[in-house]
Amino acid sequence: MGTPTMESFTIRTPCSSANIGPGFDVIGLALSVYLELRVTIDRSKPSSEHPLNCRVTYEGEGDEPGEIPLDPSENLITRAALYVLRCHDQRAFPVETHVHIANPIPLGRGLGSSGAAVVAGVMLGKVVGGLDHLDDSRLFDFCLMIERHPDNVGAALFGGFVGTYLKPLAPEDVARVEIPLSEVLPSPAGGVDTGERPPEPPFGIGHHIKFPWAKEIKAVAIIPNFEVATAKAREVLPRLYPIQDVVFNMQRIALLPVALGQSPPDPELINLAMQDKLHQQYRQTLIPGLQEIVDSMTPATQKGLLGVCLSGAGPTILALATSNFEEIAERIIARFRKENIDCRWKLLEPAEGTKVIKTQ
Ligand SMILES: Nc1ncnc2c1ncn2[C@@H]1O[C@H](COP(=O)(O)OP(=O)(O)OP(=O)(O)O)[C@@H](O)[C@H]1O
Ligand SMILES: N[C@@H](CCO)C(=O)O
Repeated sequence: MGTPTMESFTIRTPCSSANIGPGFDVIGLALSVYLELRVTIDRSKPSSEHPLNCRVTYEGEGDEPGEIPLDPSENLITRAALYVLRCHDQRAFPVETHVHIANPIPLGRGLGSSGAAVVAGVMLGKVVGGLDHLDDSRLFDFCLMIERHPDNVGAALFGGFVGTYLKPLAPEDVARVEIPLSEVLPSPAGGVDTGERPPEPPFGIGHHIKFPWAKEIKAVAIIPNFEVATAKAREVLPRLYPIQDVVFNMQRIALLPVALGQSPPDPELINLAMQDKLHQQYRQTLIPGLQEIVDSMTPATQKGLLGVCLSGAGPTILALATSNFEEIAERIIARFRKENIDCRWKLLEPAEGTKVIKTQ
């Protein structure tokens, strides 16, 4: 049998909440809002009129004209796919590829929209390139060359509640992962296509371990109506930390995976385990009301609540709870309203990792 002329498949990638309090750049939780890439490849066409043989369409969050680029050489998803393809000597998408992006993940809110886009894009490169030998751990290397903290991409790729870590690399590989992103993922990708291979990721940059998650625990995401770019939220962090703050987080991160895996959950233990001194206090300059929300919302004051933290780089607040979800969300929304910030909220559950579903 020859290659079918029409091929279609869907790539489904969850959103994620990184850090969960003390686990800065380490812990990630995949959650039940899914980015979908609906892909068709029409091999019957002799050539394509679209740049890089790829037509991109988009619906969902940020679908105002110009917000998400539809040029495949500028869109984050297709650039990530091209990075994988070009590392395997394929310069463009197969003729003719259509990628429809359906994205319900709010952009720049701390729910891992860029991590999902990178993971979905890398998976897209694997599938359209017929690169079956790339397993998930190798795809993780490609993701980490693009998004360099492993927590969101680890959760989006592998699913569930994960701890992620980077292994020490050989000196020549250290230099490779420090190659500026502009060289890994030039934008626009087409404009600087010299025909050369981009820098390939070293093997085994990142790893993950899955933690148990108690079935009673749900995640309430309270999503303010403004964006905080992750890059900006990382700039406000100090370069050096007081040793007592580092020890504070280490004590809590040792508790967190155990506390969230125990059934029935222990609210006091979880509340303690979700405290942080490495990122949240610095990010409150970008997120009015953050510190007061984190300090005031406790299981003692709020029935059903287990703990509250900033989701990723924010501004979304993540409340873990077993009941009274709406009441918990409304209380946090009321606090943001005092700052003239409107919010929406979603009740979410842990999600599976990235899946490719063949549709034809
Ligand atoms: N589906 C998508 N398609 C193309 N680009 C996207 C998509 N999703 C996100 N992006 C890009 O990623 C940017 C948001 O990334 P950023 O890292 O600032 O926030 P985030 O990933 O939503 O939050 P966090 O990393 O804190 O969880 C968007 O402004 C957009 O440029
Ligand atoms: N760990 C990252 C997650 C955001 O992408 C941060 O907090 O900056």
